[in-house]
Amino acid sequence: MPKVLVSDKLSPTAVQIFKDNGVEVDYLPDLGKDKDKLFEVIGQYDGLAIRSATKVTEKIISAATNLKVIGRAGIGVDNVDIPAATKKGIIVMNTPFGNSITTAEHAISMMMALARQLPEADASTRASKWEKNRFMGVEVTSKTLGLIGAGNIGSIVADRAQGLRMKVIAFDPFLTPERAQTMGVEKVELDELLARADFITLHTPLIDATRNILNAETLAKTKKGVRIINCARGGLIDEEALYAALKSGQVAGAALDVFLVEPAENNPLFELPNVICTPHLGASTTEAQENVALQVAEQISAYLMSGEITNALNFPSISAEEAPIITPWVKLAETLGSFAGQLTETAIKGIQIEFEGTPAGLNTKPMIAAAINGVLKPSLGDINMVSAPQIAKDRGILVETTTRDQQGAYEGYIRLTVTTERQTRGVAGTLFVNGKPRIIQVKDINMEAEVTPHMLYVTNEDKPGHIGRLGTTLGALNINIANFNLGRADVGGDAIALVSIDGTLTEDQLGQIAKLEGVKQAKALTF
Ligand SMILES: NC(=O)C1=CN([C@@H]2O[C@H](COP(=O)(O)OP(=O)(O)OC[C@H]3O[C@@H](n4cnc5c(N)ncnc54)[C@H](O)[C@@H]3O)[C@@H](O)[C@H]2O)C=CC1
Ligand SMILES: O=C(O)C(=O)COP(=O)(O)O
Repeated sequence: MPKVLVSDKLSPTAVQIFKDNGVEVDYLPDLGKDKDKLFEVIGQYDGLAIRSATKVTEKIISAATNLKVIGRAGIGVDNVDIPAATKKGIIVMNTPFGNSITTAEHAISMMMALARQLPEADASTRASKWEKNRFMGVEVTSKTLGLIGAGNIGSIVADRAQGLRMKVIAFDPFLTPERAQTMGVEKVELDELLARADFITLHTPLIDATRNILNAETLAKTKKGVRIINCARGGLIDEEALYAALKSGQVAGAALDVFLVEPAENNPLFELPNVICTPHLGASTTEAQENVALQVAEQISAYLMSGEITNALNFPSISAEEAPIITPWVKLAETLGSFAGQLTETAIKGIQIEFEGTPAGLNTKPMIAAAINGVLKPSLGDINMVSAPQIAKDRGILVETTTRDQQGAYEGYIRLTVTTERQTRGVAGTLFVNGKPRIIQVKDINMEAEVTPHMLYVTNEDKPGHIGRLGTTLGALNINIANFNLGRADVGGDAIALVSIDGTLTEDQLGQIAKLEGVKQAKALTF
């Protein structure tokens, strides 16, 4: 039974869902904050469910010897070292919509609180000061709201802000003009947003391109008296520069839910009266926490129990409907890769994958990943479908793919060609009606071979007597032949025998076969 660790606080729904799905679960909501303890125990688990407090660093991943999936009950995954997880073949998934409404509502709440200085007014009233003249606010109606990042959360914020009769402008390099039009927002460049916005709200992931997007230079370009809301990630704003801009009055106020260092304690920004702070509460509503807990537990369980992949950040999704159709083709792609990989003895330069007919109409990404995995596994061993494409890239292996409609006799097939420094070797295969892989071509030689766990691959000159000699030799070695498949290029040209055998061949036995008259290459293959 797979075992999952929940290392951050999650709704009890998650634990129940894991149990209902037959997954063993340890719910230790404070463990994620203790990196040494996490390092110590992570090796026991197949799955890890987290929020933002658990930092899944390269070091933690190095100790995660059984880990197959990390599920983030939420959106931001900047607390997970995704490249390290990918290299180790660990799927990283999030729940991209579960808390977006809630977070957008928090941003709007923060904007309103900032416009009317609610926290300070509340504190003053409770202190019996009744400072009616001190708290003069600003209206948001007719003001310009600048969105930095117009994805899921940004677009909900835009919608709510339009309800408040604000004019919304957005800077997001990936926002299409059509989408901007549907959202009713004006797409602008960053400098224009800075110059025009009365309020700026941030809704991008924390990545290199967005780190410190509001810094001394960009803050200087803002409209004097701008108010800034950050419910995305602390690292998006240079906190020192913001401190200075708040002090100088360039920025009239800031409402911050997130900080560079969290938990934020003794942050200098806390000293300033025109700053409102919440402790990373963006996603903290009953509704959002139910959503993300349920989704992450279902997604992790589905992956561990059936291989279904949803919302993975480092692997293409395979839906529950797609899984039964695509899985045999994924298996075929891996088998073809493995076939070519086992025959390859020198450095691989390129892998070419052609999909014709049925597989061309499916999601080819998992098949591509499986094919690369198949090719590289015989030489690298510690690799899987998740890590294989990245490892190929790191090694400078060029992966090219083509898809086309059915042209030949087969409803669908995959051809995989591996190019090494010495040669180019192609192998093609299709599926039997029962979904089992079948080899239909090797090195441009047509043949028909079922793929079985142990196979002998022999290339030879097409001359009389070869089949007899090979059969006799295998018999003498006490190797039972389950199936004998033959193919040749031209009469007297190159020929291939693909023999299904019961059991394995020793190096010595293989050597005897390789020495037979006319044999050019003999290789034992396992699948
Ligand atoms: N405070 C909290 O509790 C929560 C914070 N978040 C944060 O909010 C972020 C945004 O979430 P979603 O809207 O769901 O993500 P999303 O992926 O739907 O949207 C992000 C948008 O940022 C844009 N973007 C990427 N690079 C950019 C750049 N260089 N400049 C401007 N825009 C850029 C993207 O094109 C995309 O449209 C998350 O990454 C997470 O860090 C999310 C949930 C809760
Ligand atoms: O979903 C996100 O990106 C969040 O920042 C929410 O964080 P949390 O799950 O509340 O620690």
